[in-house]
Amino acid sequence: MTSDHAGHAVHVQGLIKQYAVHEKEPGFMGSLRAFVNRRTRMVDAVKGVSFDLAPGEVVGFLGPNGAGKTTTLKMLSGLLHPTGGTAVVAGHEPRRREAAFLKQITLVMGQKQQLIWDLPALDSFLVNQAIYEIPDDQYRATMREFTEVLSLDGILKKQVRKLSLGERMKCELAAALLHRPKILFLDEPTIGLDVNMQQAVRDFVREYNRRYGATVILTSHYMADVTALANRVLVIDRGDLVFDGDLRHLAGQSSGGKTVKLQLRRPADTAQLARYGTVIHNEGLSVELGVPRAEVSTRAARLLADLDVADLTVEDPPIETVMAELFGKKDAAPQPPQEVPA
Ligand SMILES: Nc1ncnc2c1ncn2[C@@H]1O[C@H](COP(=O)(O)OP(=O)(O)OP(=O)(O)O)[C@@H](O)[C@H]1O
Repeated sequence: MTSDHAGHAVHVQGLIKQYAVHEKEPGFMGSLRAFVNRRTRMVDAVKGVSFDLAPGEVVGFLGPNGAGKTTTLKMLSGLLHPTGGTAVVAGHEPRRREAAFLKQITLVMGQKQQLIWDLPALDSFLVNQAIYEIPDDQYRATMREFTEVLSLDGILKKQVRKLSLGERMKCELAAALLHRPKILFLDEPTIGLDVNMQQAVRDFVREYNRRYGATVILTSHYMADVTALANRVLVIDRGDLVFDGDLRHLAGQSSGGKTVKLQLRRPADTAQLARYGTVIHNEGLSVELGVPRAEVSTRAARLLADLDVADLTVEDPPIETVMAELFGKKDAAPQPPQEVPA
C-alpha cells in the first residue's frame, strides 16, 4: 500500500458497513419457509464515517449500544471488509491483513479473550512471540516492563481459567501489546473490572502511549476511562459520526445549563439563592447552582456583586449527563430552557 496518507496513523473516508441479515420466522414452519424462500435484510451498521488520527493521538470512541463502534474497529483492524469507503491504517489497507500491517496494530476486545484458557498466560505470550517474530531480547525487555507496570508477578504461570477477571484482562493486554504495536484499537478494555483494575488498565495504556508514541482508539462505557486518557472524542450514533472534537466541547452539545459552584464567606438562604439559578446544593458555605448556559456570565456577575463570595467556578455538566442527554432522550421532545426568576 502506498503512503498517500503519510502523516496520518489512521485515515478513514466514507467508511461503510452493511450486514446482510437473514430473516426467519419462529418455529419449524418458519425454518421451512426460510429454507425455501430466504429473505435477507440489510443492516446499515456504519454509514459513511470519516476521520483522521495523527500518530500518538488517543481518541475516545463513544456512542450508544449498537452505534457501530465495534464494527468500525473490526474494519480498521482488517477483521471485516468494508462495504464501501476507504481505510488506511499505518499506511496499509486493513482488509489485506499484510504481515507488516498486523505487526503494527492490535485489537483488544474486553468481551473476547485471545489467551488460551487451559494454559498459563506465559504460554500464550510465547505463541505470540513466535507469531510476531519478536526477537528474544525485545521479548524479555517487554516482559520485564509489562510485568512491572501491570504487576504481573505471580499470575503469569497460573492457568488462565484460574485468574480473576482483572488478572486475566491485564494478561490479555500484555499479550496483545507484546509486539509493541503502534496503533491500538481498544474495545471496552475495562468492562466488568473493579475500580482499581480499571485504573491499572488506564495507567498502563497511558504509559504505553507515552513510551511508544502509540495511537489509541478506545471505546468504553466508563466515561472515566475516556476523560482520563483522551482529549478528542469521536461520537457515533446509528452508524453516523455525530461529533468529532475536543472532549470539553462535547459538553457544549448539552442543551442543559452549567453548574456554578460558590464558596461563600457568609451563609445564604436557599430562597435568596434561587434568584440566581436552580439550587442544587446549599450546605454551610458551599453552594451549587444550575444556570442556563447563555446566562452564566450575567448571573455570575450578579452573584459576585450581591453576595460575599470567596470563590466562584463554572463547570460543564458531567460528561455522563451530556451523553445520556444526547442519546437517552433523543426521541423525547426537546426540553424548554431552564427558567430562573431574575
Ligand atoms: N455480524 C452481524 N450481523 C448483523 N448485524 C450486526 C452484526 N454485528 C453487528 N451488527 C449490527 O450492526 C450494528 C452496529 O453494531 P456494533 O456491534 O458495531 O455496535 P457497537 O457500537 O459496538 O455497540 P455496543 O456498544 O453495544 O457493543 C448493530 O445494529 C448490530 O446489531
